Amino acid sequence: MTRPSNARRSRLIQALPKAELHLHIEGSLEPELMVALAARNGIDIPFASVEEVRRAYAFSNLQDFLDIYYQGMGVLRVERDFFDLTMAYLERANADTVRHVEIFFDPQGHTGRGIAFGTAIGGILRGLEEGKARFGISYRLIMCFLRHLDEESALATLAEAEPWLDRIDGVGLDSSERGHPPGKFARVFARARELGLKLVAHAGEEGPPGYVWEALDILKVDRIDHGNRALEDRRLVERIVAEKRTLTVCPLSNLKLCVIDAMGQSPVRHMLDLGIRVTINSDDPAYFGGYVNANFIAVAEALDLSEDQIATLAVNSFAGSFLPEAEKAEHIAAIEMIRNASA
Ligand code: HPA
Ligand SMILES: [Zn+2]
Repeated sequence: MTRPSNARRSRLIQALPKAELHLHIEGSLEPELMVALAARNGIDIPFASVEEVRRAYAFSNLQDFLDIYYQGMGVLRVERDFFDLTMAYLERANADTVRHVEIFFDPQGHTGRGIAFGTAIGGILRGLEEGKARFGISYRLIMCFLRHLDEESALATLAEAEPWLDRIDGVGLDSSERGHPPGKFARVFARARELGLKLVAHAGEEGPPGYVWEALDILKVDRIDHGNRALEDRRLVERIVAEKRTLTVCPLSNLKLCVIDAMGQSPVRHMLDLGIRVTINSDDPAYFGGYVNANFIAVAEALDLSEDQIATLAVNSFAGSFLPEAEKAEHIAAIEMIRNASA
């Protein structure tokens, strides 16, 4: 089969409606906004210019990035900051024809430095509502627990979230993976499950396949974030396929955090070939160099993906979302029209 030109791929990627399922809102803080918020809030940051901030974004692993990520979110102080951050992301998502977002936020990254839970979530939710009104982008909000902290802190965060639970759709697990297996959070995930929340966890980004097993067996997650290293375990792959588990892969993130050495090593095509429901996401786009379409383009070009495979990735993003079945079906029908027109 002849493969499409890169220009054709870009046009298709731009046209396809997509959902983004793996996006840390604090990781969408662009250097320009960071510098502006630092000035607005009278905060000293260790960078003299936007260019200097960008130059600091050279990472050799996840922890390197996380150190800068937690430092960066220090400019977020008042509700308006969280609102502006969320709106800036939704404008970029809208420009990329993203129609639905399921975003993460890290409450402990804020409460741990004296910012009230309500300040962070209040601003983010106001942004999400405004984005829905202005762009028609639907949303879900997922509260992540920081896995380098203990389970007591996660349980306290879940308790703090109780007044907001009608506006929180799920919980997730992020931050430093190595040495912090999912099993460490068994009780807080069990409690979240009792509360009717959806469950996701980062697993198999740097951590071993055993962490993906734990996320499925102990935490009982609906979805795996990243999941790259699941491919090292044939039985795990069989299970992920049989249970139609969604993996939220983040190609530019993988490259910047040295999970892969070159985009040609991205597992996306292999996952598609195995029948895994893989999706494409931007993770922390301000730090990793691109939003959803940039991630689609990078993998599609490096892996020489067909138009059919690109359309399947868009279908997977809605199929793996927490939208009701009828809404998934509407989005997927729109994608199938585009797929058939380009066939
Ligand atoms: O890619 C990530 N992995 C783990 N924790 C994170 N927190 C923000 N981004 C990430
Ligand atoms: Zn992530």
